[in-house]
Amino acid sequence: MPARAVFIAGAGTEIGKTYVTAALTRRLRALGRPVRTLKPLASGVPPLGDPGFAESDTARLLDAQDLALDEAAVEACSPWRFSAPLSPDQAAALEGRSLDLADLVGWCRAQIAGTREGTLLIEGVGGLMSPVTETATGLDWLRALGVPAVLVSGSYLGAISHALTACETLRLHAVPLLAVAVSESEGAPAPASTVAGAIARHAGAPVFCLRRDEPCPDSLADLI
Ligand SMILES: Nc1ncnc2c1ncn2[C@@H]1O[C@H](COP(=O)(O)OP(=O)(O)OP(=O)(O)O)[C@@H](O)[C@H]1O
Ligand SMILES: C[C@H](N)[C@H](N)CCCCCC(=O)O
Ligand SMILES: [Mg+2]
Repeated sequence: MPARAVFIAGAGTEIGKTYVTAALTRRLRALGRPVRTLKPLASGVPPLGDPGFAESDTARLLDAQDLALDEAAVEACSPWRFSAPLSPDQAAALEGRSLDLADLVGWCRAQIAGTREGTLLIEGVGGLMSPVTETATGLDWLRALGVPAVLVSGSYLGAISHALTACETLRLHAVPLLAVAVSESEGAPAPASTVAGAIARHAGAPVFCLRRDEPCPDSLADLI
């Protein structure tokens, strides 16, 4: 039986997708559950030899899996990497490159089919409808994969509407939403639990809260 794949989508960019994905990976591993975690398409990733590489999503996700930061592991986690911290299509264009949704989807499908057990976590890029290619959004990518999503939200002022707009978009497109994870934003004016409670009243899915530097709750891992 192939692995169960789950797409980690964002209500926006730099709001905690990688934090939550890494925390979930660690929790599943601690529970003895096999997990493989991918960030297939990543922008803002310096070359492997650059000191800044350690801060990249790819490095953080490999670290959560206890994998070495070598060329083979980086390529297996994130085959499409671009240096500029921009939307991936723009970052690709700056390098004279482009990518095709069919290639991205095909690669992800092959990883799902080739992972024989456990869970395959796939982190998206930016927000749910951030562009992934010149013509496709993250939502197109997620729909083409046909896998359920976990939506990550921040707790900054405005996060409630961003999260609920993403939930509604997923519902309109019949993407199963397993859970919403609210990752506490630095300097947020309201407690993350209050933000999570407000999202929970409308989201139509279980909502979990990860305060600053907190690990993944067991109850979230249990849903995956
Ligand atoms: N709950 C948290 N506790 C501590 N730090 C956090 C938490 N959530 C997010 N951060 C930090 O905030 C920053 C942005 O988070 P993260 O990189 O996970 O965002 P992202 O949504 O994955 O961004 P991108 O769109 O670039 O993939 C990172 O430095 C991350 O470690
Ligand atoms: C560089 C950044 N951290 C992400 N990798 C890419 C975010 C793209 C967001 C595009 C958008 O929705 O406007
Ligand atoms: Mg990330």
